[in-house]
Amino acid sequence: MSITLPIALTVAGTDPTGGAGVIADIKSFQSRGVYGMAAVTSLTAQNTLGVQGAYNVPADFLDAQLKSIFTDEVPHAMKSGMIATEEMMRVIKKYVEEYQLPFVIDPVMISTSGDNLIDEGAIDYLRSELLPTALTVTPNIPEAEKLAGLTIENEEDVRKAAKIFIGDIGVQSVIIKGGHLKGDAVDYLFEKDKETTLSSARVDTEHTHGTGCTFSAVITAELARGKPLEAAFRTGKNYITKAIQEAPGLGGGNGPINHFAYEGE
Ligand SMILES: Nc1ncnc2c1ncn2[C@@H]1O[C@H](COP(=O)(O)OP(=O)(O)O)[C@@H](O)[C@H]1O
Ligand SMILES: Cc1ncc(COP(=O)(O)O)c(N)n1
Repeated sequence: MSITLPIALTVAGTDPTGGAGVIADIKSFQSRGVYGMAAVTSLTAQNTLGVQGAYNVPADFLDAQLKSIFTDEVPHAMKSGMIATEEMMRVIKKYVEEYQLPFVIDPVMISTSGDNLIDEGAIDYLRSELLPTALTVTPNIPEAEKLAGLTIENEEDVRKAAKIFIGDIGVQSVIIKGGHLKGDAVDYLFEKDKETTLSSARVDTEHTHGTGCTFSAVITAELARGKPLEAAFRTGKNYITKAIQEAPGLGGGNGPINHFAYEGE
């Protein structure tokens, strides 16, 4: 007898310490009852202290990984994380367009430790070609500033950036994460005619390694389960808040969060 199981795919880089990237994504999928698949874009050498090295997978071999996946079993939703080069972005775009599955882009640029994870030259392609293929995009404040081309210091600036994402860049929706602003941790979902704001008390902690990866992975898992975007956003926010509150305190720097902490439906 076959079992029907939601399937989510992550296309991202690896962090060997398991706090960020595909390993965090798979933990997030698993904890939401979703079968996880992963195609790797880059292998990094990193830990809670920083990124010590990165090795980009040749675009042809990313293509080979995605072909192996899609010609055998098509996932119900997909996310991307670190995509260092334009060549890899072109490959990913081809599959999203062909298979038309819900696609969440976490436009990863700089790690929590401050290290660069994308070629500067790939940012234009990301903005003009890849972002419009997504159901939603989840930039943090520095990523939103870079992609929308303005400085974000407050809620009014967040709204201005969202207008650029939807009006000029042509995304269907955008979730701007306020983890890097001051005060409470406030996240904003902007859809064409609707805005949803979710706020949680800021946890006073250094341990936020992999928060962006995990947040977008939980949203992708919920979409794979057939949930609407706003509900997926709510679960993502509740999950990430618990995961930060109950961080295990591993490593000597920005430690990972707790993928076992959230117990909601
Ligand atoms: N110190 C914190 N306390 C509570 N929530 C946080 C904290 N830092 C980040 N978050 C939340 O974690 C998620 C990831 O946010 P952010 O840190 O902005 O992204 P990134 O990890 O991509 O830099 C968001 O939901 C944000 O509100
Ligand atoms: C391979 C990889 N992908 C993404 C991030 C960003 O992590 P964060 O979720 O902390 O922004 C990272 N540090 N490493």
